[in-house]
Amino acid sequence: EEPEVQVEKHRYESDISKLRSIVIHSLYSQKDIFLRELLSNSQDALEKLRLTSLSEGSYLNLDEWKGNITIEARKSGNGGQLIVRDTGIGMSKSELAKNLGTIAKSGTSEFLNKADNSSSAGIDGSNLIGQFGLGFYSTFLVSPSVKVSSIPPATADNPKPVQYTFESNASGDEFTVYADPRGNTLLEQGPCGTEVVLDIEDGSGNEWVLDNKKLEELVEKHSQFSSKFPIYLRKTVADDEAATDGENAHSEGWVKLNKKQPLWMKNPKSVSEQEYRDFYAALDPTADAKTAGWTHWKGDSGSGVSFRAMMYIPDKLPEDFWNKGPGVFRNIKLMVKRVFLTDDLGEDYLPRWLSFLKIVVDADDLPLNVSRETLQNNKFLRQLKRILVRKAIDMFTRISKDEPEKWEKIQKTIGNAIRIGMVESDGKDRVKLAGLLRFASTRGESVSLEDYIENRRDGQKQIYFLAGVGESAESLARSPLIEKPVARGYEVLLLNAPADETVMAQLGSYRYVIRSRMSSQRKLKHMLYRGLKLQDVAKAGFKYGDEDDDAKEKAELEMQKKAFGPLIEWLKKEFRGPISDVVLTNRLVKSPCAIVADNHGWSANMQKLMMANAREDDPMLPMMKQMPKILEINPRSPLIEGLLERVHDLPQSDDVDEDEDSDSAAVSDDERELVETVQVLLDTAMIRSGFMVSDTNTYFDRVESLLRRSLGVSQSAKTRTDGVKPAPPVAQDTLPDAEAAAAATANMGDMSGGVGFEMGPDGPQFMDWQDLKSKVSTEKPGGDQSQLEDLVEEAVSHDEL
Ligand SMILES: Nc1ncnc2c1ncn2[C@@H]1O[C@H](COP(=O)(O)OP(=O)(O)OP(=O)(O)O)[C@@H](O)[C@H]1O
Repeated sequence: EEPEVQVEKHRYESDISKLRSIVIHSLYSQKDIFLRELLSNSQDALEKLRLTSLSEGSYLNLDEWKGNITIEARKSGNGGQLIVRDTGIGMSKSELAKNLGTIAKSGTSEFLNKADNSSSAGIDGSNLIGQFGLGFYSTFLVSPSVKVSSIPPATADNPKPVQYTFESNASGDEFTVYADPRGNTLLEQGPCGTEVVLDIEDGSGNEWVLDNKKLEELVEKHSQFSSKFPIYLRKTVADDEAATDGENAHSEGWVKLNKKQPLWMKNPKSVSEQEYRDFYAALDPTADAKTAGWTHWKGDSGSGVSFRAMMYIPDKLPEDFWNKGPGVFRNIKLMVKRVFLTDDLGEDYLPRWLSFLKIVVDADDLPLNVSRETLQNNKFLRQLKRILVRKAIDMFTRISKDEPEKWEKIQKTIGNAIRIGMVESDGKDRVKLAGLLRFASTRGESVSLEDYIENRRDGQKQIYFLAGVGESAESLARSPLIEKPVARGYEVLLLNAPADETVMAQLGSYRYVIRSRMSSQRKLKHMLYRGLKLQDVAKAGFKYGDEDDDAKEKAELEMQKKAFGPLIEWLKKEFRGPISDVVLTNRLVKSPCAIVADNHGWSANMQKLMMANAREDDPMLPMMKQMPKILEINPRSPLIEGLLERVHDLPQSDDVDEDEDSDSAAVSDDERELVETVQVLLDTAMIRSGFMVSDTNTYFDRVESLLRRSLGVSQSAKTRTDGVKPAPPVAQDTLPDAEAAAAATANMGDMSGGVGFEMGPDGPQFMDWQDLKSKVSTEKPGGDQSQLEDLVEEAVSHDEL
C-alpha cells in the first residue's frame, strides 16, 4: 500500500528546462562525466561540512563524523541502480528544491538568448556546467529518472532533521520533493548526508554504468586528486577477487578507490621519477600522453599565500597549439587545500606560448566557491601568474644546463613556442629564452648562443647569423654572403625556422627610454647578447673585429680602394636608386659581388616572409621592397677587374666634348652596352643573395640580349610567331559533380588562412604568422620606423673596412 507521503510538485523554471536539455544534448558523447560531477558535488558537500563545523561549531552530533563517499552498483538483470552516497553537509527540503531545481547564477537568460540565435549544437556542454553549475543534470545523460535523498546536520534550531527526497525525470519539466518514505535511512552512515540514485535501464546502452571495473576506471580518471575524503566502491559477488585484497579485508565489501596521495603535497625528494610520470598521465587527458620534464616546488606568493605546485612539459605540443586563438586554456588546475577549485583562470592567464604546460597549483588559503570574476581580481592569482612564467623559464634553463641531451630533444618540440615567447617577452626574459634555443651553424647541428660565444675569435664583437626560411643548413652554408667568414674559420649561425630572423632582430635591438629630469628621450639601441651584437650577415655592418690588426692588410685595402675608386664611382652613378652604396667586400672569396640589405632594411629572407603574409594594401610592403641595397664587390675577382678596365676605357665626359659628334654617339653605345651587362650581373647577384629581381621579364630580356651578343645573333632579329595552333572547341563531355569531388578530397585538411607550417618532429606545426607579424610591426623594434629613425644616428660607414 502507498505510504502516506505528501508530494510537492514543482515546475522547473523555463531557463532550467532549456539549460538542462542543452547539457543533455551537447554532452551526449561524454556521458561518463556524470560520475565526476556527482563525486565533485559530494566532495564539495564534505568539505563544506568540515569547514563550517570547524569554524562555526553550530552543528550537533558531529563528534563521530567520518567524511566519505560510497558508490554502489545494484544490478537486477541487466539494468539496476547506481547509488552514490556521501556524509556531507546534506540539504533540507527547501534546499533540495532550490539547489537542484533553480539556478542562482546571473547571466543565464542572456546566455540562452544567444544559444537560441545560434544553435545549441555548437555549445560546449562542459563549459556550460562550469558556468552555471549544472553538473547534477549530467546524471540524466545515463538515467531516465533520478532520486536525491538528503538530510542536513542537526542544529540547535533543528535538532531532529528529516530526510527528504527530490525526484525528477530526464524528460518532462517537473520535479517533486517529498519526505523520504523510508525514513532517515542516511543516518545509518553518518550524522547527515546525501544519496543520489540513478535508474539504469536494461537495453538503454547505459548498462556500463553498473560495471565496477568501469566505475573504478572513471574514479581513477577524474577524481583521483580529490583524495581528501575516501571513495569506496561496493564489491559484489562478481568481483570477489577484491575480497582477497588484504588491505581491504576489514572494509567488509567496500573497496577504497582513491588510495593515491596528492603527489604535489609530498616532498619532491621523496617522489620517484615513475610517480611523476604516472601523475602526468593522469593529468593529461590525451591518450598515451608523456611528459618530457617537470618541476615541483613549494612557494609563497609574496602576499602571504603559500602554495605547492607542479609544472610539466609534455613530450609533444597540443595538436591545436598553433591554431588556437586567445582563450581559456585550462592547463592549470587550481586546488585549494587539495580540493579542486577550477581550471578556468580567465583568458590568457598564462601567455599563449606557455599554454602547452600542464600545471597543478594547490593554494593554502583561497576562498572556496569564488566566482570567476572574483578569482581574476584575486591578488594571489595575479602574483601567481608572474611566478609561473618565471618558474617555466627557470625550469627550461635548469634542464638545458643539467641535462643538455634531454633539453636538445625538448627544444626541438617547444623551440618555436619559445621563439614566440621571445617576441612576446621583454628584455630580460628575452635574453634568457634566447639562451635556450639551439641552432644549426657552420660548425655544428645544435649550437646555443653560449656555445657560439665560447667559440668566438679574438676581437670578434658580433654573433653572425644568416637566415633563410625552409632552406637547409647545408644550402645556407654555401651562400656567397658568408664565403669569407667561413673560409677564415668564423662560425655563422644558420637559421631556417620561420621565426628565427624575427626573434634575432628582436633580440638584437631594444627600445629603451632615457629619462632625465630635463628631458625624456627615446632611443633605440642595439641590445647586446653578453656584449656581442647580433649581426645578420645579409645586412650591412658585418665586421670581423681584427680589421685593424694587420698593417699590411690595411695598406692593401687602402690601395684597392684607390684602384677601384673609378669603378665604385661609376657604379654608384649608374645604379643610383636601387643601389644605395657600393663597397669593397669583406665577405666574398670567389664570387664577384653580392647584395646585402641596409642595416635597417629587410633582409632577403625577411622580405620573402613578409611578402608571403602581407595583405595587399600593406603600405610597408612596396616601401621595404624598394629599400636601397648595398652592392659589395670583390676586388680579387677577374670579372670585377675586367669591369674596372672597361670603366677606365670609357672616355671621360670632358674627352667627349672635344671629340667629333659621330664618335661620341659610338662611345655612349659602348657605355649603354656595359650598363646592360652590369645590370645582368647585379640582378644575378640579387638572386644569389636571396632577393627577387624587381622585374623578371626585363631581366630575361637583358639576358637574352647578352646571349645574342655572345653568340653573334642580331639584336633586331624577330622570333617567328606565326603558325600557333588554336585550341580545339569547348568540351562537351560531363565531369563528376562538385559535391562528389569535394567528398573525395574532404580529408585533406585546411591549410588556408595565413597560417604557415613547417614539419616538426610530430608532423606539421602551424604557426600563426598573421599574429607574429602584427607583433613585429606593432612593437617596431624589428626593422621599421623606429629603426629608420635610428638610421641617422647609427649610420654605418661602409668603407670603414
Ligand atoms: N551531494 C550533495 N550534497 C549537498 N549538496 C549538493 C550535493 N549535490 C549537489 N548539491 C547542491 O546542489 C547544487 C547544484 O549542483 P550542481 O552539480 O548542479 O552544480 P554545482 O555543483 O553548483 O556546480 P558545478 O556543477 O559546476 O560543480 C550544488 O551547488 C549544491 O549546493
